[in-house]
Formats: sequence, structure tokens, C-alpha cells
Amino acid sequence: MTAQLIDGKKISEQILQKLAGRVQQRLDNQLRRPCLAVVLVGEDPASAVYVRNKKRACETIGFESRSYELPTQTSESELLALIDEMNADKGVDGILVQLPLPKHINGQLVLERIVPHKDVDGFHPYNVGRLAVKMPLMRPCTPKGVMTLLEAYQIDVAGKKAVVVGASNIVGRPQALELLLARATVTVCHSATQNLAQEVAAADIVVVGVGQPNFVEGEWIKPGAIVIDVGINRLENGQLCGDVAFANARERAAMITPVPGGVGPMTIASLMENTLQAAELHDAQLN
Ligand SMILES: Nc1nc2c(c(=O)[nH]1)N[C@@H](CN(C=O)c1ccc(C(=O)N[C@@H](CCC(=O)O)C(=O)O)cc1)CN2
Repeated sequence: MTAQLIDGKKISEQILQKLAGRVQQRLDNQLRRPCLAVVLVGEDPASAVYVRNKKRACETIGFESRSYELPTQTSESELLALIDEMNADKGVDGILVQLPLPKHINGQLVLERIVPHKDVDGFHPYNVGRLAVKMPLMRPCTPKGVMTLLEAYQIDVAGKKAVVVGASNIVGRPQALELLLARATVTVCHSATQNLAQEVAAADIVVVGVGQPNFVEGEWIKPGAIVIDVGINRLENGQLCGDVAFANARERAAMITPVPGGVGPMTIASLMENTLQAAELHDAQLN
């Protein structure tokens, strides 16, 4: 069996097109363009690419985008003061601080400083907690993008055995909550998991986000499983690859996401959806 590819690039473009239409409707109804403020601290080249792609997505669909590119030596208190300013700014709907932050800044403190209704990354404990109690508000972008992809390909999650490999705050933990909300039976694997291969082999749906090339071997995949690869690793030859040994996994899975062109573009599409949602919440507060 050779798995069907799940085309995140195509689905993300469809989402952006729909969002552009909704922005035009807002303008026709004399409402503001949604505004996303993005903060980048330091000079990590990959982060610079992601921030650029976020700005480009804003431009494509007609959002206002503001960007703050701060030097590596920016202090924690300077960054917190900028967030306070943006929290209070009625023209800003969504605030995003690109991760990772330089080591001298406490990332958790920074993320918790963003007011939850402007937290378009969905990383504030309030938003993670809402997802945990089945009342999602701002949903973390990558796991939300994965759920949108599963829905777009009519993959029924309810009652399926889903295995999430990786327990990070950005991907694994919220992904497990999303799958649980969709009524999958969820297992989360992490660095202390014993017999990872056996856990993965039992999965109808496997979502992998650990940041290590070829971490999940193709032979572990159950024949006919759905494989979602969230990893984005840049190899020495400059090529991108995921966390799953793609060629071998593709021979066993029913459907699989490629890297690039799978989950990555969905992260940005979800961010744009969250920003529009934040603008709508904001309209309701202003009126
Ligand atoms: N504040 C945040 N920081 C980070 C997040 C996040 O969601 N919020 N996630 C990642 C990086 N990320 C978004 O910021 C991200 C990563 C990859 C892509 C993407 O579209 N990837 C493309 C390939 C792009 C390339 O050429 O490098 C793909 O997979 O096709 C989008 C967003 C960590 N930080």
C-alpha cells in the first residue's frame, strides 16, 4: 500500500481564501481589518522565516500586521512592557511572541502576560485550560491545524486509537486534548515511555512532534494507519524533513502528511483563523 498524501498546503490556501472573503465582508460592514502583532526577539533564522510567512499571510488576506523585531539582548522587562502596551491597544486584536525566546527570558512569564482574548497562539494557561474542559476559545495553532486537516480528509476520529508522540506545550499536550475532544482514545508518549514502537504500532492515528528526524520508524506504523508528522527538521544539505521515516511509513499508512507541505502551512492558517476570531471577540467588547 502507498499512502495518500494529506495536502496541507492546498487546504491552508483554501482556508486563507475563505478568510479573505470574511475580511472583505467586515470592510463592507464598516468593521476594522483584524490586526495581528508579531514579536520576534533575536536572530534565529528559522524564526525569521516563520515570522515573514505570518506577515505574508496577513497581507494576502487583508489583515493589518504589525511587527516588532527586537535585538537578542532585549530584557525580559522590556518585552513585558511591550506586551502591556499591546494588551491595552484597542487597534491590536492578536498578539504573538515567536518561540523560542533567548535563554535569559522566561518564556512562560511572557506568554502568561498576553491577555487571553488576544492570545492567538492559544498558549496562555487560560486557553489551554479551556481546551481541557471542553470549552475551547483560542486553540493552539498546530494541533488545531491537524484537526482541520483530519476533518478536511473526512478522517473520523471518534472511537479511534490515537497516539501522540511528544508532550510539548506547543504540540503534544494540546494535540492530545484536541483528539480527546474529538472523542479519540488517546495515548501520549514521551521520553520516559517504555516500548514506544509497541505504542505506535497500536495506533489508528499517530501524531508525531518531537523535533528529531526519522524518530518514528516506518516499520512501527500499523498498516492502514493515518500518520501526521508535525516535525520540521532542517538537514545539513538544507532539505527539510519530518520526525517520521517518510518513505517506509508511506508504504504502510493509508494517509500521511509530507514535510514540507503538510502541517506547517496549517499552523499559519489556524493563526489567521484565531486572529479573525480575536477581532470578532474584540468587536463585541467595543460595542
Ligand atoms: N509563537 C509560536 N512560535 C512557534 C510556533 C507557534 O505556533 N507559535 N510553532 C513553530 C514554528 N512555526 C510557527 O511559528 C511554524 C513552523 C513551520 C511552518 C511552515 O509553514 N513550514 C513549512 C516549511 C517552511 C520552511 O521552508 O521552513 C512546511 O512545513 O511546509 C509554519 C509555522 C515554533 N515556534
